[in-house]
Amino acid sequence: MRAKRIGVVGAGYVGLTTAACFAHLGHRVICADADAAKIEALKAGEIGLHEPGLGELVARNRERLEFVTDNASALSDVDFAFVCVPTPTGPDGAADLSAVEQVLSEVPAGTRVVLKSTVPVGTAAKHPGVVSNPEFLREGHAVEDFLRPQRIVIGAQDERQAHEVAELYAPTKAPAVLTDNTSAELVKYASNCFLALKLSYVNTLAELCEHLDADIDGVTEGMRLDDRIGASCLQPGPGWGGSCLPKDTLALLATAKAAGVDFATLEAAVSANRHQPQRVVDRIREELGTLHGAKIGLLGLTFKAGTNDLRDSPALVVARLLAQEGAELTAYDPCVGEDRPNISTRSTAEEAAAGTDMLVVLTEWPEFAELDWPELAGRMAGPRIFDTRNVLPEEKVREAGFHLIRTGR
Ligand SMILES: NC(=O)c1ccc[n+]([C@@H]2O[C@H](COP(=O)([O-])OP(=O)(O)OC[C@H]3O[C@@H](n4cnc5c(N)ncnc54)[C@H](O)[C@@H]3O)[C@@H](O)[C@H]2O)c1
Ligand SMILES: O=c1ccn([C@@H]2O[C@H](COP(=O)(O)OP(=O)(O)O[C@H]3O[C@H](CO)[C@@H](O)[C@H](O)[C@H]3O)[C@@H](O)[C@H]2O)c(=O)[nH]1
Repeated sequence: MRAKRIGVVGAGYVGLTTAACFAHLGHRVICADADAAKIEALKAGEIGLHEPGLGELVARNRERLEFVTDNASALSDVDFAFVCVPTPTGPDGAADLSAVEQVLSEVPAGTRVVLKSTVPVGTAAKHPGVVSNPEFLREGHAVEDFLRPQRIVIGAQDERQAHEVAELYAPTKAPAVLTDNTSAELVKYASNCFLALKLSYVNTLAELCEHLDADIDGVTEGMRLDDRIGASCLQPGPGWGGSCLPKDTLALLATAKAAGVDFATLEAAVSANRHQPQRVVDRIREELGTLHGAKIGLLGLTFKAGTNDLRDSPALVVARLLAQEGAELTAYDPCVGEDRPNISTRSTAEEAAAGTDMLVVLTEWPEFAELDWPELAGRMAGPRIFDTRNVLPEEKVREAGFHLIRTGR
């Protein structure tokens, strides 16, 4: 395919990945962001996100990649203009579309707009000619997911336009689902909400296991071998978080409510999730007797491993609840250097463990499985550890003298 001129508005997780990957595929890309400091940093080669391979991709394709602060440059004189600005939760739970509407209002006549931001069902229908192309990348795997996606979804009123956008993704060899705008928008919410349902289901099963003397890891091992259930999103934890699942579940609930549809399963998934951080805190209190004055070391603060993103992190909710009951908190996270409210951040797990009554693993960073357990135990006031993600090597941890608590057991 002939190289295209592609504009990208928004240089965050989705926008920067889109820009760098299209440049990598041979296109000329102009990427705009309203945040002047971010654009300055990008021009200087600093990407600011912890995304494997993204910095290298930006550096390697720099001659085809331009960073600007004015949206007009990315919206005019381009073959396609991708909109990748945020759609956070608004006051009523529905997505706040102000950034998307702002960018759409700046588009000159004749520009082909491709909407990649996650937008409420029915948004594109209000903007004739816009192509919907929701993004499914996971943080921590952004480049890999963009270049080797499991599917491409494109919604358009005009079939020819849908095919032209699909052609941009031909090198990825992913199956393309071409449909109408409204259905494409719903695929995005339907997928994220399904993952949320699965995760809430497994977290509630873990709670049930604790009451029945069953083992959640054995239960999920038995479930995941069934192809119809699938192996992913069956790992219990302190709740699902991040910049997408929490806001997208609320947005689809708002959409269902406006349509007069009772989406009880999704409501239950959201409410089960709200309860998870408190469940972690209750278990810690049970072990320690009281949280008042308890010294607790947190291992992991980000919403999941592989990212420096703290948006809607369940670990931070657990920390806030512990602090409210008078616990003193230290923490170590490989990607978080600065202190957080009520949390004194240390630069190693050993330093975070020093003098504590208990360690709590809140993020599944692989390096936590490799820690020096005897060394950690030696530094603590009481060698107890709560693994909320069930990722630690049980035997090694127990051999080092730890009292190990796992989720769902
Ligand atoms: N983060 C993910 O993993 C992910 C995955 C799939 C879809 N999405 C969706 O993609 C969209 C973007 O998410 P993100 O995580 O990349 O957001 P982000 O916050 O990382 O980045 C958004 C960028 O847009 C810029 N911006 C905001 N308003 C602007 C405007 N009017 N003009 C120009 N730039 C503007 C911001 O400065 C920011 O740099 C959201 O709708 C989100 O739901 C996110
Ligand atoms: O077995 C699991 C899998 C995930 N999680 C948690 O679930 C949340 C979401 O994880 P993940 O889906 O990997 O995170 P995101 O990077 O936010 O990606 C989701 O949200 C993106 C934004 O819409 C979509 O593009 C992706 O397809 C979708 O997976 C995190 O808190 C994880 O810790 C678990 O507790 N157990």
